[in-house]
Amino acid sequence: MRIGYLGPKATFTEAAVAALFPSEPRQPYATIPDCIDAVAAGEIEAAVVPLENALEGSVNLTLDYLIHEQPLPIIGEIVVPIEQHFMVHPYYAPHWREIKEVYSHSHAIAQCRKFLHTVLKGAKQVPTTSTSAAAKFVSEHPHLPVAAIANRLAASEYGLTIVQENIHDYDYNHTRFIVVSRSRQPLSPDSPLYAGDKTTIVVMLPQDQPGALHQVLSAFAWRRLNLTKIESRPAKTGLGNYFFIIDIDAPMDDVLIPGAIAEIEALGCTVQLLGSYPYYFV
Ligand SMILES: O=C(O)C(=O)Cc1ccccc1
Repeated sequence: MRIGYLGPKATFTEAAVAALFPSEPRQPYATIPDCIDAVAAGEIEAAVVPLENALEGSVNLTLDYLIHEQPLPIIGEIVVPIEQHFMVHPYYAPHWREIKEVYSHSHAIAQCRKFLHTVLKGAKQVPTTSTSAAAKFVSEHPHLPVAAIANRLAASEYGLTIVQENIHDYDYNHTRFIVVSRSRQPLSPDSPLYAGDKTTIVVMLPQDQPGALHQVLSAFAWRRLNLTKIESRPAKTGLGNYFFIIDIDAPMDDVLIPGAIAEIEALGCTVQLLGSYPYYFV
């Protein structure tokens, strides 16, 4: 199975692919939508993209693209610990405090706010499509006063020098990556990294119905279905219109989750199943 991922080489996403699919061929794509489109077009069998970071929250681009543009099923999830390092071209290593621009993925920049605010106050922060795209850019501009925030793999892949290690603001820094595919077949739980199963649904509430969200939640509560995430995102149909992404800490079964979904639909909600899939921890 060929696995697409947010590239170029040495992103955190590639580290997630390496952990989950150590012996499958991999194919980098420049952006998250490119990864998802390549799966939809049948160029690759599956893709791994970032979904949520413990410090910064959801990767809205992934959520919105899956919900609005290219509704592919989620067939697995992997949670990876994230360490952010500050790296420069070796030429700049002795005077890295003079750096004027810091490049990285917006989530990585957000994970290192305290470092940037204190140690590199005033440096311009420039978002890139991925952390390794930032590292690659820095390696290609040895005489510019620029730095990247990326992982250790990117430093060695692009020949950069790490001048400050572990610059993320909080120790508990993990990211959830999802595996999307055209086939609904979930990944096998037969892995030492396997940690459980979950089900993700998207719920659109009926307009102006008092207590609708309360009733949705009670459909799970009285069935003792544990929810691990509920998040609203704009429906993009007007201010005040949202849908809710709900993670249920259980695999799809024949009774409980179908019963909850039927109850929610009877309230006038529309429900979309994004997937029921195993999750893994590195
Ligand atoms: O840019 C990367 O390396 C990614 O894989 C996306 C990302 C960015 C920041 C933290 C985790 C994943």
